[in-house]
Amino acid sequence: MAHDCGDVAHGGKSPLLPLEAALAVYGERIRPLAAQRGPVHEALGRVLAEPAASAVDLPLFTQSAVDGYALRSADAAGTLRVTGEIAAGDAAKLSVGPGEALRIFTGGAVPAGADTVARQEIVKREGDRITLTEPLAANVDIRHRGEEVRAGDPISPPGRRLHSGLLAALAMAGVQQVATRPRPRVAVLVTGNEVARPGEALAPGQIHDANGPLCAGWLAERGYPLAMLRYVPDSLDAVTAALQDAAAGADLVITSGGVSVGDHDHLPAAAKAAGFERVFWKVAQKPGKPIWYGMRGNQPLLALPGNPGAVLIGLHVHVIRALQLLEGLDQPAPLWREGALAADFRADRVRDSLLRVTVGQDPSGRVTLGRLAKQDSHMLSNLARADALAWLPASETPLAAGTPVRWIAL
Ligand SMILES: Nc1nc2c(c(=O)[nH]1)N[C@H]1C(S)=C(S)[C@@H](COP(=O)(O)OP(=O)(O)OC[C@H]3O[C@@H](n4cnc5c(N)ncnc54)[C@H](O)[C@@H]3O)O[C@H]1N2
Ligand code: MOO
Repeated sequence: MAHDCGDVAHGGKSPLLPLEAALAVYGERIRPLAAQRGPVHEALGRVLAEPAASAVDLPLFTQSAVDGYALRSADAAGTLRVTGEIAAGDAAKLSVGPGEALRIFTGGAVPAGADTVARQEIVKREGDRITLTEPLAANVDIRHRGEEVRAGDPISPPGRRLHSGLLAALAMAGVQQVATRPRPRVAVLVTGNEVARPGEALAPGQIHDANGPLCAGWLAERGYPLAMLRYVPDSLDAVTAALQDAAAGADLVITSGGVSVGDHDHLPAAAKAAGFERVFWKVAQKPGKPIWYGMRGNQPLLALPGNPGAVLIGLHVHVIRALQLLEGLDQPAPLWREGALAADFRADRVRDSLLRVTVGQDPSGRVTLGRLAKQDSHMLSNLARADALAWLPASETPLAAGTPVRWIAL
């Protein structure tokens, strides 16, 4: 079902789609990309498509946790003869008999016959004889085979991103091949006759491009491959052709500009001509209200309003969710936290506000969110000081300082 939204605040026919509902819609529409199987060491940053289980017991064999001597606890009170040495990496060939000990190093396999390890700090050695300076029980400083994990035990459910730590946990567990979802390839179209490319001299009426660097940089920061970055003039044919090219080589398409109601706003018609089915248009959020979302098969198109502040919100709140759904992440962003407004705020009556804020703490340790000046959707100059985006609900009455609201780090 398409969510056909007008704008009650501007005399439209139906209410804007609430932001909460818009975020829920992505999950109903977007399916994960097909999984690919490959070596675990090449899967950093990708999302697991299947559960991963340990191939081995961990520890792999019973081993010493310290540098010291392996012996029989029953002999610990007497003098012992050192009959050999076991280092980490040595195959287990030696054994310990009555009255004997083996020099052993951290990670060395505990030999047959021994049931405990004396760390060298409690051992006095003279030639090949040792005595212990304190009593020693069985099973001291030993890591037992399988005490952490048994072969077949789960290491990770599907839907987790393989960060370096999880990758290492899988490698340790002898997992060599994993099924993961590829990182979605993203095409970015920056529309508008007025937009000069980075480095280009401005003709009269032109402006410097913010949205190209914003989208390309944001994707690069998160490791998503940029399949295309193209500047497109304001014509229905040009935007349609660019959308077709973009869709041919990417898993997700982002556009900026031309999505409002002016005579030069071609995005909705071009998207339709390029085969995208509209899911919603216009969300009760500020900035970024005219955001248009559609699908072509399983390819999302997020057409963001041209104002750079609207693109910023579009990326952090909407695009991130679409990307993570394509990756099959178990908890797609944004993952909101809670903080308290540092000062009163005059909310919009109809649209929720997504504000750039500083993050602080009050004396009780509660997170506080301080509103920055210059929040309009055509402004970005406060970003050097912004820590986070706060989601403030629409309200007829001002929101008082201390009101709990949601936020995400920028
Ligand atoms: N009659 C109405 N007009 C507008 C409405 C409305 O409801 N009724 N909504 C306003 C809102 S809210 C927004 S947001 C904008 C969105 O408009 P578009 O998506 O069509 O975007 P453009 O008109 O193409 O651009 C808006 C603004 O941003 C500048 N821009 C565009 N691209 C870039 C870029 N790459 N780098 C920097 N700046 C860019 C552009 O020059 C415009 O100033 O519509 C309102 N209008
Ligand atoms: O929706 Mo728009 O408030 O100018 O970004």
